[in-house]
Amino acid sequence: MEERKLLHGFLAESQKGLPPRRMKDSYIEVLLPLGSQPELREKYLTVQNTVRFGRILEDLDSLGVLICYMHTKIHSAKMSPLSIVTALVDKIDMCKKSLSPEQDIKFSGHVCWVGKTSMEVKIQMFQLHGNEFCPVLDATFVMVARDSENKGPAFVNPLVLESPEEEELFRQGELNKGRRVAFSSTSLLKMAPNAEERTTIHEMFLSTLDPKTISFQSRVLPPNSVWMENSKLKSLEICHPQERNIFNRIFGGFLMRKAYELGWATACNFGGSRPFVVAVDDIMFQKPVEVGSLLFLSSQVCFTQENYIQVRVHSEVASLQDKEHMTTNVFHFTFMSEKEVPLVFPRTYGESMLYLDGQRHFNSMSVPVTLNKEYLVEP
Ligand SMILES: CCCCCCCCCC(=O)SCCNC(=O)CCNC(=O)[C@H](O)C(C)(C)COP(=O)(O)OP(=O)(O)OC[C@H]1O[C@@H](n2cnc3c(N)ncnc32)[C@H](O)[C@@H]1OP(=O)(O)O
Repeated sequence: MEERKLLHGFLAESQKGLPPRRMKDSYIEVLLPLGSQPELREKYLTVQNTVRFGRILEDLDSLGVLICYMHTKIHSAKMSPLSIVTALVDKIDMCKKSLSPEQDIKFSGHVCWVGKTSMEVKIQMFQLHGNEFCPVLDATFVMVARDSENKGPAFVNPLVLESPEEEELFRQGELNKGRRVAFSSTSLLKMAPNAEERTTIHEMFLSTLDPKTISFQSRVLPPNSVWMENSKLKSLEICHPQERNIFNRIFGGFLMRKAYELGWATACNFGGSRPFVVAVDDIMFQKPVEVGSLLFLSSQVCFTQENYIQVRVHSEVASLQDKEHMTTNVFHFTFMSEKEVPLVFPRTYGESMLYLDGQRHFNSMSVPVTLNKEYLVEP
């Protein structure tokens, strides 16, 4: 950190003072040689002989940061004066049920939109199938540039667009920003549910009333259903220095892996069969996690439909000295189970809001996977 203080002089005072960059300046391809270097496999292997998605989340996060460093590279400086942090995993869509731990994986990505201090990065992942790399995953991240000590915002290089395709990608970035603002302004933490959602919740409530008693209090679970509170799983992590990033905070990829694995276990426990991740969306990194913190993860199923399970993982930190908990992230994962899963019923008003929020996240998934021809069945 002492060394990084010296880099302040390289920070630009305005965005105009920075040279524009092309999308191809940040374009990168990286190979994860699982097929050709078997000694790598152990770290990525699940017991079902597939690839651990939590490890892929870590790689995507690191790669997103690396791409942003390429976009903002100062050729005359040995080290970047910027601290680049993950602000948001906008979405990750899977187009394959599971990945083979015995075939090479290729990642490619670049910056596709910039604001003043933020950058949207798109990453694609491919896996070798015969002689061809086939698409398996699409991810969109938002990274934010901070000063050398990660204390305040820092400008990033503007982007020049060189083709109609690049203009379309940039336009999509603008639309994504607008969509995020709209999604957040209608958040159930700020506004009441809409008329259709209110009807959904009231009908669910009515279907849990005991017909034998004329009372709003006696609640009975309908057949093939589970109370939301009974779907919960919790875990605790001690954030050891091993998990720190280059800015001496806990690595975002580690937080995602831990949250994902708890979410997966929640979906597995709930659905009674092995779930596959279909989509990840809207993971907002609200606060950095300090080394040495206690990380409390709390996961629950908040919405289901046919084979789909929508899981929400809430993460909070507390220091060892200070018992006050602070929310750092909320993670949303959509899983698909091998068989149809029970319905999940909210019992309280708060749980009803979780249900509606889960439904909103589920509905924002690009295409239900069963309708997506690209979603190949496991080879
Ligand atoms: C070399 C390769 C290997 C490197 C591997 C190391 C990887 C290291 C990466 C990490 O692990 S980072 C750790 C996980 N992330 C964090 O801990 C970040 C925690 N969150 C924060 O510190 C703040 O919430 C954050 C800096 C992201 C935003 O702070 P503010 O809300 O005060 O920011 P501000 O309001 O000044 O907005 C700054 C920009 O961020 C944008 N922004 C903020 N929150 C956002 C959000 N949620 N979604 C999209 N954009 C967002 C905002 O629009 C704006 O963009 P523009 O300047 O371009 O207009």
